[in-house]
Amino acid sequence: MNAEVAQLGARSVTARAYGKINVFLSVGPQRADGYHDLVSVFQTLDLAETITLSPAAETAVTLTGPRADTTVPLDDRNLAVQAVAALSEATETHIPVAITIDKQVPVAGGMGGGSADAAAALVAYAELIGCDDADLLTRIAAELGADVPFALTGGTAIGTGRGDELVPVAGSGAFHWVLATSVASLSTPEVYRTLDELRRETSTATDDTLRDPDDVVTALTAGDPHALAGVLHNDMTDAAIELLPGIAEVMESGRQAGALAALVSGSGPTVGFLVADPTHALDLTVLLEATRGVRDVVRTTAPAGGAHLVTG
Ligand SMILES: C[C@@](CO)(OP(=O)(O)O)[C@H](O)COP(=O)(O)OP(=O)(O)OC[C@H]1O[C@@H](n2ccc(N)nc2=O)[C@H](O)[C@@H]1O
Ligand SMILES: Nc1ncnc2c1ncn2[C@@H]1O[C@H](COP(=O)(O)OP(=O)(O)O)[C@@H](O)[C@H]1O
Repeated sequence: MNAEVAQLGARSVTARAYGKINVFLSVGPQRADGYHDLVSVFQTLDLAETITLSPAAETAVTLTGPRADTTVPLDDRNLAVQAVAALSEATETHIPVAITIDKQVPVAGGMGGGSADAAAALVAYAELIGCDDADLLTRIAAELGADVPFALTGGTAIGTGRGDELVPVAGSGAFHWVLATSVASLSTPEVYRTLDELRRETSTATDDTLRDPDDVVTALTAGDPHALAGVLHNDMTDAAIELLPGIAEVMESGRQAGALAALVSGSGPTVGFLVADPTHALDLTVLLEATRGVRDVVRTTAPAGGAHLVTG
């Protein structure tokens, strides 16, 4: 054990961050750097990733919880490991940590679980080393991934640029979602690529003009699920369905079962169903659990908070 680790003793730090849903996602043309300009309206979901860092002889990752998935890399491709490495380099504090991730957010489902892990790891490592430079955390978050800054701040926000230039939205109330995760997963870059291809090949595909999120913001501000249901939007829907046609059937099943609206979550394949209240959510859960292609069904609410320390 090195001197810095010995000095920290057995102290471990726990932080939490949340998955997200894009209630509005308008995708522009691909830029020279390979990214797409976006207008995204995000809300965090009350599905938490909990990360504990403990000083150790060397950095290692352990995955626990209901969505501990064998496809998540445990080496330096893991976003929590990358977050610790980036902050450790920026602050010149090289303290190896054992990282435990309690996974509640389905992996590769378009719900930002990896981004939440990165945000929680940043907050936990900052506490461990006594760093209170919020601007540094925000800067590193944007380097780790386009969605990491939102996982850090949480709540409700409009994201532009790559999705990482955030303006908070003063939403009200809580929206009830039923999420149908898929037996399959989708790669985010592949869905973006497919969207570009569809736009090149199909005149019926959404064009690449960025749309205005005003109606969505109005519905969120009013806390009105019926109004929100009418204006939910995701430009990635057709591309996700092109790669995984079963998504369309899952969406239709939920609509027929009385969901207010169906929405592909980010790049998919998770489908979110907006419902009016918890009773409605329970009824829909029963039906979706029996739907082909659905892995599991999760009831949750939005918005949740940003990344924060867990004490006690
Ligand atoms: C689609 C969205 C919607 O919120 O979320 P997910 O469905 O993945 O959760 C995001 O744009 C995903 O953000 P994130 O997963 O952080 O992206 P990154 O790791 O930075 O980038 C992965 C890859 O996605 C593509 N990408 C991402 C963001 C963006 N604005 N334009 C892009 O083209 C690029 O091909 C990039 O190489
Ligand atoms: N801590 C992590 N949790 C989940 N996935 C991770 C993590 N670190 C790296 N990844 C990689 O990122 C990919 C996308 O994961 P995730 O964030 O769950 O989904 P999405 O980008 O669809 O929201 C995974 O397939 C995995 O290979």
